[in-house]
Amino acid sequence: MGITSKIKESYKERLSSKAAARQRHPGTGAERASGDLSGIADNKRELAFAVMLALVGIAAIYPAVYYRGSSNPPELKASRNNVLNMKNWVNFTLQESQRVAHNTRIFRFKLDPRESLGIPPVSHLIVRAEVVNSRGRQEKISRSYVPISDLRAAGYFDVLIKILPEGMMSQRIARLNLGDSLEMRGPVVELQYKVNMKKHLGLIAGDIGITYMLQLINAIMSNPKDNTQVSLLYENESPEDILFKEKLDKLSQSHPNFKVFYTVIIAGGERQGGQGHVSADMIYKALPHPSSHTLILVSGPPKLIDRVCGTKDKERYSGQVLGLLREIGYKHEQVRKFSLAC
Ligand SMILES: Cc1cc2nc3c(=O)[nH]c(=O)nc-3n(C[C@H](O)[C@H](O)[C@H](O)COP(=O)(O)OP(=O)(O)OC[C@H]3O[C@@H](n4cnc5c(N)ncnc54)[C@H](O)[C@@H]3O)c2cc1C
Repeated sequence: MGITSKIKESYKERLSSKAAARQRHPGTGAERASGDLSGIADNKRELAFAVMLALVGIAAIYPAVYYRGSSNPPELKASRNNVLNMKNWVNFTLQESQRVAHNTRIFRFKLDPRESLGIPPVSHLIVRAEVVNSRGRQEKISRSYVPISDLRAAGYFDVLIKILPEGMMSQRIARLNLGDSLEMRGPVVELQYKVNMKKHLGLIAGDIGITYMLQLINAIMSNPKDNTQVSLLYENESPEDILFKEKLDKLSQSHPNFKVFYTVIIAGGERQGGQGHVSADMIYKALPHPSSHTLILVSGPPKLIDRVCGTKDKERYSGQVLGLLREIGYKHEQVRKFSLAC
């Protein structure tokens, strides 16, 4: 029996044993319903408390200052103080840059100390700069990048950029000095994430595709009201290429609702996690199975997207589900693709 048939068989068994369990315990649905009602009561108390806090804050502290999203961070709308907008290019000054891998750096851009980027997860920015093209001519080009810092953080935001040897924009950014500025606009919202919109999210990332996933993981893990289970399967070329490993490991230790699994194509000395490209078996073991309560997000270079779920079709949003996810039985509405194509 092939891996796909085994997966399907085992999945069917799980479904039928769950159905049998529901018949044995008919009270389960009612129990769930009463749990939901107590949640509403909690929400009301929290709402009253939040209104009281807001009034005290407005009257006593700075009328013009608010900490956007402090009560419900991931439901932020686009920035209310127009730090960014889609119509106009805004200049942001480079404040700091830090090497995170041999070809990857985090660039920190300055905001007003009381401002935060305030864009909603899951979104990216567009950066524009003048470069000298291959014909030696000055040209304005634009590229997309995903902010990875806490979207509510005041005074700055970070983007992670892989510096390509021949990359026009990444080389241009790598040559920026502290105090130089770059034009940006956005946000481009790729997924309208809503707190607790699904019980379990399965994230598959490859290489710098981790940027989108980190943005979402940060938003979920920093919001005590968000109970979403998150499982991440992260593929890299070698152990040295795994970005944010320490941060991801710490998050998984401190948050029971977050699990991370790594796989590397070229295994190093100390082997941890899986070896090889993301496979159907890894997905089946690490991520939530197809259901209306789950959503799988796939983020990475086009080759990974292709293998895992089929090319992203720009015209039809995420497009058809193909590849490994189709083999396992995920349907169109259970999968979203984030291609970091150039
Ligand atoms: C929605 C979206 C979000 C993105 N987010 C990020 C992000 O957060 N961080 C980030 O670093 N990039 C991100 N990218 C990629 C980024 O927009 C640029 O495409 C990338 O920085 C290369 O641009 P460049 O001008 O430096 O290279 P270009 O001059 O456009 O390309 C130079 C050469 O390098 C090749 N190349 C391009 N990308 C890669 C790669 N990843 N690996 C190997 N070869 C490559 C190209 O095929 C080309 O031959 C994102 C892309 C999209 C579409």
